[in-house]
Amino acid sequence: MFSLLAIDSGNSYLKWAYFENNQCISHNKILNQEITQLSDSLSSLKQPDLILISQVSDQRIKDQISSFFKNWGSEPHWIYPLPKQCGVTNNYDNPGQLGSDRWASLIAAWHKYHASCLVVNIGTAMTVDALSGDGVFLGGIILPGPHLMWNSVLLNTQIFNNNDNYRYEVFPVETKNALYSGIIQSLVGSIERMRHLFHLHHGSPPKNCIISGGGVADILPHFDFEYTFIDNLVLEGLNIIANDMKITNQA
Ligand SMILES: Nc1ncnc2c1ncn2[C@@H]1O[C@H](COP(=O)(O)OP(=O)(O)OP(=O)(O)O)[C@@H](O)[C@H]1O
Ligand SMILES: CC(C)(CO)[C@@H](O)C(=O)NCCC(=O)O
Repeated sequence: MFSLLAIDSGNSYLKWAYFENNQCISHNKILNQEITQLSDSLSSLKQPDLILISQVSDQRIKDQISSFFKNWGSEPHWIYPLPKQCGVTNNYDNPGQLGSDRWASLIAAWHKYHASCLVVNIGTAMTVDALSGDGVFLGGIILPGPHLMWNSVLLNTQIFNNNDNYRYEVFPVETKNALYSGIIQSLVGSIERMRHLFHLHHGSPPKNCIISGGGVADILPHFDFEYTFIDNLVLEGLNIIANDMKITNQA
């Protein structure tokens, strides 16, 4: 039996999943501001055979995670995007500059379909990444996620948050609805536009579209194309990387 603790340390939350023989048997998430609760969150777990971490959060969070695992008596592996891994080729000018969360997600998407795919993660930031039918990461875009958009408008204008009762409208006639609907349009619109541009440049739309991340709930009802929702694609990707590392180490 092989056990893996996979960790996705994002800009707002740390998400973890414990896999036994590729089955996720336990998972949880912690706000970065509450990172000191990591030890409570992981306390019921047996020491895994491997700990794999994708980290795009700041150095302070990285230091806290490192010192936690030092106390646990284990050495985690931090993953970094490579020029090629698990069948995916990384087209970034500097492959190491790509976020490790995007890399793990692309690997998970390729492993699932072995076909072209738009890989969307909606978290603190939203990313829309294009994967070709032969496993090449063509490139992708980064934009603020819903929470960040909302807060930055409130912070930089005189719009005052005195009403939590807002909803999506096609032609909003109230301030909060206008802001909320604008955020939805911009997020959904950029995914649609990336699909359109993929079609334009590659002769057909991407065969698949995978959506993941903590900010998906508001966005999903507005898609009018087929997609697959995967709860935490980054953690799925880390499990695939772990399997690949096992095979490489056995060879
Ligand atoms: N208090 C909060 N702080 C930040 N985000 C929040 C909060 N409450 C809800 N959210 C939602 O959770 C989402 C964060 O999702 P997720 O956990 O996937 O992000 P993350 O991994 O931290 O971000 P990223 O991957 O972009 O670094 C945000 O888009 C936001 O909509
Ligand atoms: C874009 C985010 C913030 C998404 O979580 C993360 O993947 C990141 O910090 N990436 C590094 C920069 C890049 O991917 O080009």
